[in-house]
Amino acid sequence: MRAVHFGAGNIGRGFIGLLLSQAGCSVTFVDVNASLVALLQEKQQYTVKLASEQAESFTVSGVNAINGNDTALVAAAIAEADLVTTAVGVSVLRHIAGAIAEGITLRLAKNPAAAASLLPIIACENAIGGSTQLGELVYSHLAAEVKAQAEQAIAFPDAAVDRIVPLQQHDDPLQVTVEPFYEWTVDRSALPQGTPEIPGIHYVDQLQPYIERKLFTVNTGHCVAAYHGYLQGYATIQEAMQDAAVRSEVEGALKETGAMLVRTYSFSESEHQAYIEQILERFINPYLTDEVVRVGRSPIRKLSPDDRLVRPALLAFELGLPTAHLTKAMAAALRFAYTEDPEAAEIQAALASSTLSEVIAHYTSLPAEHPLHAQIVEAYSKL
Ligand SMILES: NC(=O)c1ccc[n+]([C@@H]2O[C@H](COP(=O)([O-])OP(=O)(O)OC[C@H]3O[C@@H](n4cnc5c(N)ncnc54)[C@H](O)[C@@H]3O)[C@@H](O)[C@H]2O)c1
Ligand SMILES: O=P(O)(O)OC[C@@H](O)[C@@H](O)[C@H](O)[C@H](O)CO
Repeated sequence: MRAVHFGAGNIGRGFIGLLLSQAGCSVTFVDVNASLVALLQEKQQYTVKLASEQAESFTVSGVNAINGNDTALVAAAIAEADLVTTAVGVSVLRHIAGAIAEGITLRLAKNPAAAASLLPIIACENAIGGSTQLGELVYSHLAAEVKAQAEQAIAFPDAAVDRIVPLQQHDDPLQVTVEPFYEWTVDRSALPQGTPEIPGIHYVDQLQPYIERKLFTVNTGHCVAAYHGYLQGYATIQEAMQDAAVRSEVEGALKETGAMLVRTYSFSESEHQAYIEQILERFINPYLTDEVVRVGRSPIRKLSPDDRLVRPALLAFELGLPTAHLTKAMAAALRFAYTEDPEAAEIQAALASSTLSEVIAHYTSLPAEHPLHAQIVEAYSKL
């Protein structure tokens, strides 16, 4: 199988590329980082190391890379691929949609029969409905007659991906250290019948419980640790989690999202508690060094209404469940003044020129009269 993967970054090399290669796919990365692309083209392989006592390592070989700015080459690769995946960041999807549309157009011109052109395109981003969003962006670039053909042949199954891959600092720039845990869940119901399943991917008929459980537990807990850890002056999640006050904020927020998830999806309470405890163990993995500024990156995205803080808080609020730790974490996100993060800088500039209430309403979409809005204002003043 030929896989084209957009984003040869941490999760791209450390998880998706590794798993696809182990499943027997030949992987072609597409990236806009010219030196990374050149190195992958030269070496055609890289090493993935596990952050564990045994420190197992894997060589991912037979890989290739294309510069994402070379749209014609990218389109040609998509025309011949059996699978397309992405891990570029959800806000970057709109920048790759045009090249994907060009690839689909070329593919369908070569093989107009849907059966010969079947292609799953899976966005492996931390977002609800990432592939669906990508599909809408791609369709906006397709000509009307190609859209009709594409509807029969091209699938955009949503997915949840879970593996902590921190920022990397190795002599070998292609090497990636990853945590041992991984989970890649894909919505089977969006795939045409008979689509071959890839070993290592967990296919489910309904993705919503899986993506919400992952995003509102792993990623909610993670950003709570990052924002409170940052305020306490810690550099890494591992250090922040040693602080009893930070850990208690994380546990409190996960209790709030957990109560909402258990009620919404009828999860077993004890199984969900075990899931939370496994995640807390992953956060404190002593073999990982995961910077709070990576985990807290893009606070505008993280404060947006469908993301890991506001959405679970709103769902919990609607069920009459507590939300104090979640709204406190939103307040901490507003105080994430890391100047190298453009979104953090934008929020700080907004706070300097507008009222707190205007800023909260703008970034969270929670209007001033919403009770959660008042909770954020109160928490902000106490931080
Ligand atoms: N790192 C993790 O622990 C982790 C885990 C699960 C999911 N994710 C998600 O995976 C995605 C990527 O995260 P990451 O940590 O690997 O980030 P990263 O910055 O390490 O990798 C992103 C890569 O995308 C490339 N890129 C940017 N614009 C591009 C474009 N237009 N075309 C092609 N490539 C482009 C960048 O050059 C970079 O190499 C994000 O959505 C993130 O939320 C990350
Ligand atoms: O990638 P983000 O910015 O959405 O979130 C930061 C981390 O929480 C995230 O990358 C986790 O490490 C990952 O989602 C674990 O599966």
